[in-house]
Amino acid sequence: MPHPAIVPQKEQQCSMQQRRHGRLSAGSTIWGTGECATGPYPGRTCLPAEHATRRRRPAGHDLLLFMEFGAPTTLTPLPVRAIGSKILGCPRRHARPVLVISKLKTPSSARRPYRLQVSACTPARLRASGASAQVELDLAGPMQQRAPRQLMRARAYRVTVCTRGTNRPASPASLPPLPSPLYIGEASPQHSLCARTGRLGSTTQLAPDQLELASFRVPTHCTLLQRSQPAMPAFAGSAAEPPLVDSYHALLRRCGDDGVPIVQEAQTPSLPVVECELPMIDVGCLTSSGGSSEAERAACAAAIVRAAEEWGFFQVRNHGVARELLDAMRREQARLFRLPFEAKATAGLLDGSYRWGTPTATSPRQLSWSEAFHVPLAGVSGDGSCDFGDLTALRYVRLAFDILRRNKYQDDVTRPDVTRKVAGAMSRLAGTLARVMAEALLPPAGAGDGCCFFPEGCDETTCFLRLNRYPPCPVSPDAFGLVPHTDSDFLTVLSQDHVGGLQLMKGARWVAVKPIPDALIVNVGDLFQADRQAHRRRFELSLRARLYKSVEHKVMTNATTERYSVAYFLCPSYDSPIGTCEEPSPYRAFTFGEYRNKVQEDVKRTGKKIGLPNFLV
Ligand SMILES: O=C(O)CCC(=O)C(=O)O
Ligand SMILES: [Fe+2]
Repeated sequence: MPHPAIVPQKEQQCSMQQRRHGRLSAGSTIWGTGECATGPYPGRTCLPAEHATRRRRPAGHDLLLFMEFGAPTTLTPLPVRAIGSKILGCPRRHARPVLVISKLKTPSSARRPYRLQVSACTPARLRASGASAQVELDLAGPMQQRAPRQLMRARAYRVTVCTRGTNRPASPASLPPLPSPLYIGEASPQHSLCARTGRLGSTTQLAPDQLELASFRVPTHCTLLQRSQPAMPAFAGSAAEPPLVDSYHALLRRCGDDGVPIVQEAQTPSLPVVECELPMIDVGCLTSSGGSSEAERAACAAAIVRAAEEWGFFQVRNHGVARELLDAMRREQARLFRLPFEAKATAGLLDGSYRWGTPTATSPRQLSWSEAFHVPLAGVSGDGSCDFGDLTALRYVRLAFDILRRNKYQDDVTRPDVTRKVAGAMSRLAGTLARVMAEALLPPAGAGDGCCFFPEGCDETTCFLRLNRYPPCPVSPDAFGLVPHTDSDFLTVLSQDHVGGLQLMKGARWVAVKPIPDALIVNVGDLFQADRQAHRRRFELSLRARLYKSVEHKVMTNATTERYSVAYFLCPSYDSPIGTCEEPSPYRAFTFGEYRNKVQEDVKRTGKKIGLPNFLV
């Protein structure tokens, strides 16, 4: 008797949409879904679920085939064409029937799904008609190869096939809790991958040219079964949502703590989070031309410096970024994020800057329940003067329009001018504030002449705008919208909506930032502990670790309401040397480029940013 949790279907042709499938035997054709994940980061692990399943093979089940292919970590575009269409025969030396991965059809259009064709050469084939059973797993996911960066997109497909064997599942709980409908059945422990590529139940990473060689044993009666579908929150049905639910559950399984909610951070096991009002500074005298006295400006600068020292965070009003502009940005963001997930992830919008979740996460506590466009300033400036030149405003409009038209959302034309104006206004504000803060770091003699590196040292190649969206999160009240972090820049200017969720470390506890309409939030980044060494002629940044604080902050999710924010990050150019005023310097010499690389490397390797301590001598 098959287990009640899984429902064997009659042998029949099935559509992918219906997600039905049948008994695998000679001549049957089954359409199903494999799983395709596209990841915006090179090197991301596309399918956390497969690792989880690999580690937690339930008792009584062996995964017979569990493979990914594609090249998630390399620059190679998915070379499906290299696979060719040769259909391998059944290796006759196997007494048992063999499934042979035979063919990956290349879709004629980039937007059509891929189809992996698996031929099962059964004894029936050998004995009688020679007809082969065939499983076609439709691996959804377009391939687009527009810009070099997009070629780095990870792409992985998963095919999970288990077969009937002697060990029947004992209870529903013994089935692997897979995040989406997959084709699983009962497996026998003696089955093994017989290709040179892997052991039973292991994940096999196949180079595309190895694909034809992958074959594995299945017993005579191989029944593909559909697992009952887990209840998904209603919003997850929307094609716009990134698969955060899947990612979260996969990470939970990976940690071996199914169903256990994320525990509170160690630092604050019992302290309730209180809401705070950040220092509010009227910066009108700095942002508007004329009309303010020297004394007013000095008082304003002193307030900024004090807040940067005490809190590392403050709010500003009369900041020069028009309310209407921020409202328009909010609307544009909503439109942008409403695009189908596939489009966001693959169409190269905003230079392919889309991010979702946390590719490097190995536990739910490292997962950011959010999606974002991480837009280099050059990408929205439209002047084409830098490396990001293929993201001109024009291209942005064209791509957005193409997608919208294809998806029949003609009304929603995302306008780049709003993004550009917001970036420009925030950039001016950040430059003004940074100049004030930098001047305060200089010895009095240097004041006035020393800080001209703002904004010249912070150019379009490194500054960026991040458009954040935090989807509602039904899985846990403790899930992070954005994991605790410090910003790796000089200064961040943030516009958040009314929902709230931003928290920062004050003393030894988290405090929640109350959203104030019309105010922008400013926070000090890792480098603004920085100024210019006045006695040097050449441009140089320097660290004053004790003066301004780069404070840890995070975003908590909301169970029912989505949240939007826009953050502008003021960064120096990559070749800017970072030095220190202190002699001897506690840090070895390094550039901002090195700093960024190290941060990315650490996060990838350990899931955590180390930051400045990396550079201590
Ligand atoms: O969305 C927010 O409130 C914070 C965003 C943030 O901290 C970031 O993007 O680094
Ligand atoms: Fe941040």
